[in-house]
Amino acid sequence: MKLLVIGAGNMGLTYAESMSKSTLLGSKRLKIYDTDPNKIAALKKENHFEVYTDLKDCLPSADIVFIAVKPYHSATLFENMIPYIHQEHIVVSLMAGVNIQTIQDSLGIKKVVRTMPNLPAKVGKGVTSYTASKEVSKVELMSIRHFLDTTGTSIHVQTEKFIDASTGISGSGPAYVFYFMQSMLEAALKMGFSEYDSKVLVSNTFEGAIELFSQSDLSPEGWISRVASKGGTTQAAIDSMDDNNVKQLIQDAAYAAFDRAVELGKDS
Ligand SMILES: NC(=O)C1=CN([C@@H]2O[C@H](COP(=O)(O)OP(=O)(O)OC[C@H]3O[C@@H](n4cnc5c(N)ncnc54)[C@H](O)[C@@H]3O)[C@@H](O)[C@H]2O)C=CC1
Ligand SMILES: O=C(O)[C@@H]1CCC=N1
Repeated sequence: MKLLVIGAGNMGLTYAESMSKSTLLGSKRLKIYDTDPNKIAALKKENHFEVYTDLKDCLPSADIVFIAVKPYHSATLFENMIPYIHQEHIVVSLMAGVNIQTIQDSLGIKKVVRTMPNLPAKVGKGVTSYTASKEVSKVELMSIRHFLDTTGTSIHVQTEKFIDASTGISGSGPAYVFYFMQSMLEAALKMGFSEYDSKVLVSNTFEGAIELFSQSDLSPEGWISRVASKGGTTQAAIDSMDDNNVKQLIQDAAYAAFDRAVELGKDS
């Protein structure tokens, strides 16, 4: 099986690195294409992939084409792909907001898988949601899931609405966690801890809480009640967050990302 990744940025390169280790590739090396000369030079130096600067040299012979450019670069890319794309190609999009119908119409093809990955894929802890056009067979979809799973775990969703929704939860979600971390780091610095100690306190608190959560059936709310004593320090913090409506604000933020994904789909 021959894979081509278009766009060697955060997502494309992360996926390329993970998928290149798959046994389904056999002895073939993964192909990667980008338009940025600096990226190309770095990739060639690493000598890890077959690196291309022209679609005509890599697209016709690929079986599955992963697209990981920014949504606003997709229209130009699609135009450039048209001379070399054919009906047997399966296009797997990692782009936020760009609809299956738009990809089918722009490229004149039928087999399209739309996904929503996330950045922890870099450390093999990604979660990808995916859905496919009806022309992608079950066997083809199984192979694609195999490749997605090389970056962590995947969930199949029935409709594109859930791709846009998962953009608001898992796609953009790591940034919400980092936002929370940044706020805690700034509080620790204000309290007088050094940068090093602040980082140790915050990162271990997050890591430890995640580990507790993943090793048990207890809900986050259940864990909160294990930390908080009646009339104690944690309750003071939780009351302050409740008084400030933080839970609602976080939900509003997730919906803002969801809505933006839907909007991007209308623009593309
Ligand atoms: N960064 C993230 O956490 C997530 C990103 N995504 C999606 O992944 C896609 C890529 O995002 P990033 O990797 O963060 O962007 P990035 O900016 O890091 O990478 C994009 C790459 O595409 C290349 N490129 C631009 N136009 C091109 C063209 N016409 N042909 C070939 N290559 C071209 C650029 O040179 C760059 O290397 C986006 O559509 C985004 O919605 C989805 C979920 C999470
Ligand atoms: O911010 C974005 O548009 C992309 C999609 C999800 C995460 N990053």
